[in-house]
Amino acid sequence: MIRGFKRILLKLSGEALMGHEPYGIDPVEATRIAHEVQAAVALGYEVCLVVGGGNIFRGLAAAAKGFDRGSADYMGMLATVMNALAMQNALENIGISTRVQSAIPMPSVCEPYIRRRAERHLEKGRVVIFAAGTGNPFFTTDTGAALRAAEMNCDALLKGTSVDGVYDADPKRVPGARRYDRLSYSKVLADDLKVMDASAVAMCRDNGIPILVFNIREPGTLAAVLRGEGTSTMVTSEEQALG
Ligand SMILES: Nc1ncnc2c1ncn2[C@@H]1O[C@H](COP(=O)(O)OP(=O)(O)OP(=O)(O)O)[C@@H](O)[C@H]1O
Ligand SMILES: O=c1ccn([C@@H]2O[C@H](COP(=O)(O)O)[C@@H](O)[C@H]2O)c(=O)[nH]1
Repeated sequence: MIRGFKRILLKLSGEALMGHEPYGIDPVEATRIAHEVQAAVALGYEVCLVVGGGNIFRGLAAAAKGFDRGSADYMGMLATVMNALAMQNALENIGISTRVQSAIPMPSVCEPYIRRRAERHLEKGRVVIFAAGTGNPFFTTDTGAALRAAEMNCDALLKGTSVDGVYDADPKRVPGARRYDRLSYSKVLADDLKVMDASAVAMCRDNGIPILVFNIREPGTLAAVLRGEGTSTMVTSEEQALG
């Protein structure tokens, strides 16, 4: 276990659920990711999960095509609820107990977000999946993840995405971009490194929550990162990044 870490929040990009498909949810990939989460639970971590919605709907992209931004963002949040239910299904199929809590109440579908209730679920060893981001348009699930990580007193936010860390430029666009092992929140913000939203980075900085960025598509990486191995980038305060 990474020294001092007990409770983590894992943020998965929605696109991770697509697997090799161009859109939507690939059940085989959801099951593979569920096994990754199972490995984290087996290491003794309490796990909070937030899934993005980019495999189904992104508000900003829809707004660019003429949708009203507020409505588009609510559609995006509903997409994250679908992904949360897919991950709940995949996890429960392999014997992991879960609860889904949505920031937009929909009592026939899942629990509403109640912080103290989520706390009890975690204490009982359940994986709590937080759906619908912050519940507000003009945000993203990165910020929702940072918010829930702060509320649930998580020791770290792990962002599982399609790149293996934070680079000095977008590695998908800039050949030769260089990956950082460690860097500070202020460097991410000052250099406008877009691996994560600035509001999410600022929230982690203000609450002293380390961010670890790793490639969720690479099997075994989540457990490796949690053991202090594997390829990732850790974002912390300046003092911690230097030390
Ligand atoms: N400096 C950088 N370092 C690393 N990745 C970067 C950087 N700048 C941009 N990126 C891009 O950020 C993306 C990571 O964000 P991700 O795809 O996880 O988005 P998301 O909005 O969190 O998820 P979703 O798929 O649900 O929309 C990577 O695909 C990567 O290409
Ligand atoms: O707090 C939030 C979180 C999300 N949204 C909308 O959902 C989509 C999908 O989330 P990603 O973080 O992009 O995966 C996002 O594009 C927003 O439209 C939101 O409005 N508020």
